[in-house]
Amino acid sequence: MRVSILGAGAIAYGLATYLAESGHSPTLWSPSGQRTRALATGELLKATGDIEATVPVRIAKDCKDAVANADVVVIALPAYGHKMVMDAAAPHLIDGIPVIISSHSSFAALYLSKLLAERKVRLPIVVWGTTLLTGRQQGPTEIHVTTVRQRLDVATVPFRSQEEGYGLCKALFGDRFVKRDGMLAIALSNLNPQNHLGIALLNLTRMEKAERWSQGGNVTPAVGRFIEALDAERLAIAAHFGIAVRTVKEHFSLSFHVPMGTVSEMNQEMDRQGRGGFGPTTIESRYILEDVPFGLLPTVLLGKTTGNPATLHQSGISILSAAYGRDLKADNDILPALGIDGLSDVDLADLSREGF
Ligand SMILES: NC(=O)C1=CN([C@@H]2O[C@H](COP(=O)(O)OP(=O)(O)OC[C@H]3O[C@@H](n4cnc5c(N)ncnc54)[C@H](OP(=O)(O)O)[C@@H]3O)[C@@H](O)[C@H]2O)C=CC1
Ligand SMILES: CC(C)(CO)C(=O)C(=O)O
Repeated sequence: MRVSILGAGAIAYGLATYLAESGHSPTLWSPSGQRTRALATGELLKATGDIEATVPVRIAKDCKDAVANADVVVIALPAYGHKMVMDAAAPHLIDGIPVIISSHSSFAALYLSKLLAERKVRLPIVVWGTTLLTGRQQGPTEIHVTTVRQRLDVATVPFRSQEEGYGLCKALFGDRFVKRDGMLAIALSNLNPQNHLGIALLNLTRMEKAERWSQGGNVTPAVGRFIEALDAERLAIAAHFGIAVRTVKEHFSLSFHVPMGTVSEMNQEMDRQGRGGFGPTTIESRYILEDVPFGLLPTVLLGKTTGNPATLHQSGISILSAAYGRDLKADNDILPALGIDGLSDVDLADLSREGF
C-alpha cells in the first residue's frame, strides 16, 4: 500500500522503515521540508536497533502531493503540529482514504472529523493510544529504534468503522492491535503525558542544565509512586465511562518487554537492559510543551466532566506553568476549536464514538 506519513521526526522515520521492510511504499512529508532535504536527493533511510534496515522512501513536495498519492495517511508528529497538519491535509482528503493518528491526543480526531464533515467527506479516522515504536532521530537520514511495541490500543471514528480500521492496522503493522471501545478509550490511553509529568517535573533541573541522564534509571521509587498516583486518576475517569484501558504497569511491561512490577522496578529493569533511554536535555521539550497542553489538560477536562477531579494532573499544569512563567494550557489550539468544554459525559462519549 502507498502510505503517506505526515511528519518527518523519529516516529515518522521509524514507521517508514517498518513499512518499507514489510513491502509497502512509504512517503514522508516534512512540514518545513528541512528534515527530508537529504532524503529528497535520493539518500536512503537507515534504521538501527529494534529495526535494522536501509530503505528508499519517497519524499512529498507538499502536503497535497502526500495526501493525493496515498492509500492511507498517517499523522505522526507532536500534537502541537496536529491542527496545522490537519488544516493542510483536510482539503485534499477524499472519501474512503483512512487517516491514522499516531499517537492520538486531545480529541484531535474530532477536530479532523469536524473539518471533514464541513466538506461532507467520509473516511475512517483511526486513533492509536501510543506509537508503534519508540526511538530518536540520529541525523537527517537515520533513526535508532529503541523498541517496537508488542501491543497497541486502537479505535476508529466513527465507531461503525472499527473493524475496517483494525483490519487496516493489522495489514500494515502486524498482529499487535487491541480494539478499544471508541476514541474516548484512546483519549484515556495515551500515557506519555502522565508519565512525562512524573519524569520531567521531578528531573526539571537536569533538563534545564542539559545534563545527560538516564530516563528509566531516574524513575526512582518516589517518581514511580507519583506516576502510579497519576494513573489512579486516569483509571477512575475510565471507570466512570465503563471503558477498559491498560494500566501504566501493563504499558511499561508490554512496551518495553520487562516483567510486571512497580513502575520504578520496571524502569530500573529497562535501564539495566539498555532500554531506559535518556531524558530531555532542555526544558523546551515535548515532554512539557506537548504533554501539558495536549495531554494533562484533556484529562483534567474529562475529570471535570465526570466528577472525578484529576487533582494531580491539574497541579502539574499549575506548577509547570509557574516554572515556565506562562500559561501552558493556552498552547492547546485544538480544544478551543471543538467547544466540547460544557458537554455532559454522555454527550461527550457519543460525540467521541460518532464524530461530527
Ligand atoms: N519518539 C518516541 O519514542 C515517542 C514519540 N511519541 C509521540 O509520537 C509523536 C511523534 O513524536 P516524534 O516523531 O518523536 O516527534 P519529533 O519531534 O521527532 O517530530 C518532528 C516532526 O514534527 C514536526 N513538527 C514539529 N513541530 C511542529 C509544528 N509546530 N507544526 C507542524 N509540524 C511540526 C516536524 O516538522 P519539520 O519536519 O518541518 O521539522 C517534524 O516533521 C509525538 O506525539 C510524541 O509524543 C510517543 C512515544 C514515544
Ligand atoms: C523514552 C520514551 C519512548 C519512553 O516512553 C518516551 O518517553 C518518549 O520518547 O516519549
